[in-house]
Amino acid sequence: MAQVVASRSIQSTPLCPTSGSARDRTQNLLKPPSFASKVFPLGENNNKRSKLRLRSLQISARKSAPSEVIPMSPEDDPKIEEHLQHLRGVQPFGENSVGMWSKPTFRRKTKIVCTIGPSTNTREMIWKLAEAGMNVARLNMSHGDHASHQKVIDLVKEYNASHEDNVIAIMLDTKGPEVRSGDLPQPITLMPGQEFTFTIQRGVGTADCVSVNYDDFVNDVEMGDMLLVDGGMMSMVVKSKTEDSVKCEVVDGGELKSRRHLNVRGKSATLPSITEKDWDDIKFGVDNKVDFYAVSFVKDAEVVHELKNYLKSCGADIHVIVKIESADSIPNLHSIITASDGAMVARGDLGAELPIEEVPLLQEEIINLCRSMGKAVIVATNMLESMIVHPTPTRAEVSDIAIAVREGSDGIMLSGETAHGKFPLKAVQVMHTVALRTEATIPGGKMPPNIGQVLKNHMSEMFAYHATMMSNTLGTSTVVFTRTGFMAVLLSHYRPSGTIFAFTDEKRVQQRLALYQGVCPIYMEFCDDSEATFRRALDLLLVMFGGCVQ
Ligand SMILES: Nc1ncnc2c1ncn2[C@@H]1O[C@H](COP(=O)(O)OP(=O)(O)OP(=O)(O)O)[C@@H](O)[C@H]1O
Ligand SMILES: CC(=O)C(=O)O
Repeated sequence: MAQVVASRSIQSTPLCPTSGSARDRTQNLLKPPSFASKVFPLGENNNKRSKLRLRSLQISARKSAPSEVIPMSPEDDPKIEEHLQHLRGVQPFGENSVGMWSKPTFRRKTKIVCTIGPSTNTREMIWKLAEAGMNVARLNMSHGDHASHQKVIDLVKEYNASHEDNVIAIMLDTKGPEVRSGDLPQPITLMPGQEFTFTIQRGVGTADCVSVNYDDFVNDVEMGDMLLVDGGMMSMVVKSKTEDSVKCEVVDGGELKSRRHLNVRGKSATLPSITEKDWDDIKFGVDNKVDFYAVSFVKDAEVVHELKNYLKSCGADIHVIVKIESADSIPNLHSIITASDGAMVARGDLGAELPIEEVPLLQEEIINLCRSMGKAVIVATNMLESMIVHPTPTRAEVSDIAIAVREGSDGIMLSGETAHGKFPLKAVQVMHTVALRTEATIPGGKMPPNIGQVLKNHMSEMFAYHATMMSNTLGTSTVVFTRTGFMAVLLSHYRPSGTIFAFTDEKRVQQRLALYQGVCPIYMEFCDDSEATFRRALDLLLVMFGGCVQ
């Protein structure tokens, strides 16, 4: 038997919980006009625990959108039961089913974010990346121009239009107030002990001096500061400065290429988090209806509020992922994440602004914080760095992916590997395989201790919690109907063992849900009659996945 838990928005309809059978009440309550969200695990018919059929009518305490909660059993409907016979999950998720040697489920839960660049910005490569497992396409606005990003956005939209069962979300990553060296005619080799100068004069690129793109650079740095170049690949100590230049001594040498990151250890640039260029790029994102902004160098919650207010003013439904990469963001982590829809552990700049040994600790802390607050979280940078030039990863890189998956990240990100690497498809395949294998060893039902603290009195929270418990106990997938994505996101944060099949009648919601751990978003028009909607959804699952719904 499968349990069905359903809810729908009500206006001011007085309810009469004592009249009629549970099924009658359910049918009445599930009728149009509104059909907010429903959650039900697909389960075993003969499992005794599944006899726990809830028959009571409850009224949701949700303030903004009051909803009725009507647990019911589709067992009463032979047609639904017939469908469920086909859809039962095959894999039990009891204590014995997980561990070192358990069989991986076929559907990966952790989502893969791919940066699109010169190696992958063609139709053929976008298609191949999507088939290999890309879930989110990231556009890095530090590179390229609007025309080149427009081409990628159009290609992803074309892919989505032709592959309804596998949609790719689009994430626009702002350049932010990053400090970069200027263009060089060719790479320069820097040797330890050598003198090297950065100047705020434009267009300088010689063997011992290069421009920097930030006029206050000279004011922000002080003698003795440690300057990290290209995410720490090279380092220099500041020896002296003039009105327009900073003279350094190379500590760790290397090859300096064009437009490399410059960070001062322990300091953030005194620039606003959203620069003029970023606002221009944000408008470009609004015009193109991207799904997410990844906002670089966020230092406080204020900037998130400012962006959200702007998006509201132009009616844009775009979610904001804050990039945690600035030393100044760490004391404000809680308020920044509270204001946002999710966070990215941007380990590149984070490991340059802060001591590198802090990065794994901060990664775990940020993931836990996001999970406890019901926010999405992505781990980024260097995940398969060696695959930019080699066809196989290092063992340390494989372990790094496994750690991010075990820590419960929603997404893991590829940067140079897919943007300009030699083996972009292999990198995605490795990420897919490692994530899938690791997920098979994660016991179901493990939740962060403080999950639910934010919404603890919220009826939806209880739905998500109990649906997850049932799904884990019965070894089933979960089906949720959602117009806004809210319920699917909530379920995702409980990390049920089985897949969350999220049916939505909003294409934008389907696309956005592509980022969330364990969620398989499916677009479907809802019927006026809710049971017909159930049936349509189950039919669709059968067509899409046959008997392998887990
Ligand atoms: N749209 C693009 N056009 C051209 N080159 C790109 C594009 N996107 C990325 N790249 C290239 O791929 C490299 C790796 O991409 P990535 O997104 O990691 O950028 P990054 O500049 O290294 O770091 P950050 O993510 O901090 O901006 C870039 O340094 C750049 O050389
Ligand atoms: C992704 C990014 O911006 C970083 O790691 O710094």
